[in-house]
Amino acid sequence: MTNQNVVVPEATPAITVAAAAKPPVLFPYPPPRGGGASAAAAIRKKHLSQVELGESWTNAWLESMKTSSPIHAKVAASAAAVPIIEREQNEHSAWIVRHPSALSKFEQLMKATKGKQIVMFLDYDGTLSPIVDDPDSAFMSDAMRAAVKEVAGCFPTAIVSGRCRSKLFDFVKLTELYYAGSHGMDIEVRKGTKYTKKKKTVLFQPASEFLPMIKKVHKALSKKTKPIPGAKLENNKFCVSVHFRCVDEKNWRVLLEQVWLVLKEYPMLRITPGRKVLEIRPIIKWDKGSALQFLLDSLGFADSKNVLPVYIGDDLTDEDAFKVLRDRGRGIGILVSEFPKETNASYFLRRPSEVMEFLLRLVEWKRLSLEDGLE
Ligand SMILES: O=P(O)(O)OC[C@H]1O[C@H](O[C@H]2O[C@H](CO)[C@@H](O)[C@H](O)[C@H]2O)[C@H](O)[C@@H](O)[C@@H]1O
Repeated sequence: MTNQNVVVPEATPAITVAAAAKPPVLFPYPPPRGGGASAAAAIRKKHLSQVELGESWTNAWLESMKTSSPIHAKVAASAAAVPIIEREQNEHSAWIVRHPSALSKFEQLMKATKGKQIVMFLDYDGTLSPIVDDPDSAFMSDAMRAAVKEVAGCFPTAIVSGRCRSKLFDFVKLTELYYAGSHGMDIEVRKGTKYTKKKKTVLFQPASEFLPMIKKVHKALSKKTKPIPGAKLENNKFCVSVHFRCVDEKNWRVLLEQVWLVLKEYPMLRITPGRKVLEIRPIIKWDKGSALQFLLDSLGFADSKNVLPVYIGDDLTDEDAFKVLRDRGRGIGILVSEFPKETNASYFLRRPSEVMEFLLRLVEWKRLSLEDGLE
């Protein structure tokens, strides 16, 4: 692997998602009860400080939701002295130098893979299927499914998603893949696949003890968010997704307040932001990056210098996996994005159709190298 494939962004680009990291990712614990105060005073005090806490929490998240929306980023940029078009063009060009297109650099990338075992990691939403308003209708095309199937025939391939594993499988429907659902907290390495000699299917669920808590939170949030038009909850088994894509911006605060009212009782849960979604998940130190490591180990590549993981994803939660690749100094992180974003990935693809093109080129490259006896 050349150094170029593990480029670290040097400066923060224009349309950045950094602001999304600002809100308290770890949910603050409820304040301690007052010592000698009367019960009523203690309750009042607790209530007041929770209201204060709740307000700053809500404000921080509201700000994050706004700044991570491209429309808001453009409005902010237009207030600056340099005309927006010129600014965007300059920033875009600088960003592309740091994160070239994986399609335009395909040949160069493949040279770097020589003699290495590629292992493919694919995110689902926004990577294999286009982003749509209704999460239940985010189907992948038959053409994309066929491309993923071909890739899986050439390389060990895993899907890593925020969705729960069963739903993920319902969408993808390919038995030859490995699946990591709930942001990597629900991993299945099936027995009998082409690449594992495992006699038993391995199931790894590091957050299993949180299952009852997540169920309760989902139930409570369903009730509280029901009156908010457009709000949609998804039970992703070890996490809950609170979708606000279809919520009018004037109701974002109300939505956040309802989330706060439920979550203040659950200090063992945290929130991470996604694309017009708040992902509520256990506080444990486990993410898509950990899932990538776990899958590599399970597939027998724990310390292999000859393995080259390729991870393609579009979301902030995919950054954890990009970071693992960057820290390992080996592997190719590819961000799917129409806009420049702060990222740990080294390359980019604009949209799922480009992801499909990239996958098909990989398959073709593999076929040619087998024909040429290079493998
Ligand atoms: O890790 P991923 O596979 O990218 O899953 C992350 C979340 O993706 C889904 O939500 C996103 O896609 C929806 C359908 O296009 C869209 O409506 C929503 O606004 C996006 O945030 C999924 O519904 C969530 O459960 C996943 O956690």
